[in-house]
Amino acid sequence: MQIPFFKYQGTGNDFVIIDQRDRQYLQRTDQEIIERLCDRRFGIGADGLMLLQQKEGYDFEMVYFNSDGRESSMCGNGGRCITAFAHRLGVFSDTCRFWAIDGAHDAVVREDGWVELKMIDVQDIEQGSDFYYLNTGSPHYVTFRDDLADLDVFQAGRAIRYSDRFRAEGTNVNFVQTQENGITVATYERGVEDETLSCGTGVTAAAIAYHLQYGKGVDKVPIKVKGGELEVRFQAGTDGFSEIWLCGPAELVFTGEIDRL
Ligand SMILES: N[C@@H](CCC[C@H](N)C(=O)O)C(=O)O
Repeated sequence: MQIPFFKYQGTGNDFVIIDQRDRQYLQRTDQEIIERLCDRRFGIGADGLMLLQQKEGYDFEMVYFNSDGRESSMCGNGGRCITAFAHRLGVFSDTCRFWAIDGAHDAVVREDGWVELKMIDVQDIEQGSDFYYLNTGSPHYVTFRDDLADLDVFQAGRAIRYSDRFRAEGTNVNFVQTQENGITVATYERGVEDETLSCGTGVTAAAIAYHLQYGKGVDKVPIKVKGGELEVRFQAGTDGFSEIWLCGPAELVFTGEIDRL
């Protein structure tokens, strides 16, 4: 059985996407197969894999797996990439509403190719002595540093992700440095268990933490990651953050066929 696949990347966070609207090639429990497809030596190679499925009342459903093969919580860059893919397939013309594990998402494909994705509202934010911990669809530990260029993101991120508090459930870890206009973010991702070049829910969490720490009044944050540039907009209110939009490029890298599962 040959299975068509599409490889997308959003600021260097890369994904295999399979169109399952008419035919179910993969089950949500196919952990070993998905892990192999994401393997950079024995498979196609990706930070994650997504299934595009039909969902009543929505333009489509996004089902997301980390590269460890496990279905996980929301992926912001994945959401932007699957929106670009659905747009290419002609599922919608310029705006869509899709279903993901954290609920409904609106998205817009701009004429310049950037994809804007509406994220869930954020209310509960823990503030520690040197960190913020919040859920933007996925859980994120955010900490500010002034040595990002020299930081070993893998070692420092892994130490927090496997600390007693987070060992069982895991967390994503974001290191943030302020710059003249906005922030630079580096992320260690759970489920990939490595540094990735970008993380959409991570930069969203970092932009909110930046607002809380430094930038009251700021509602649009330009962000640099190792794989490119993004922007996060939001409205900050007394009961939290709403109208949160994650914006950035999402590109088709190549298409192919999987010969055997
Ligand atoms: N790359 C993602 C986040 C994917 C989920 C994360 N690894 C987790 O399991 O929490 C993004 O762009 O948001």
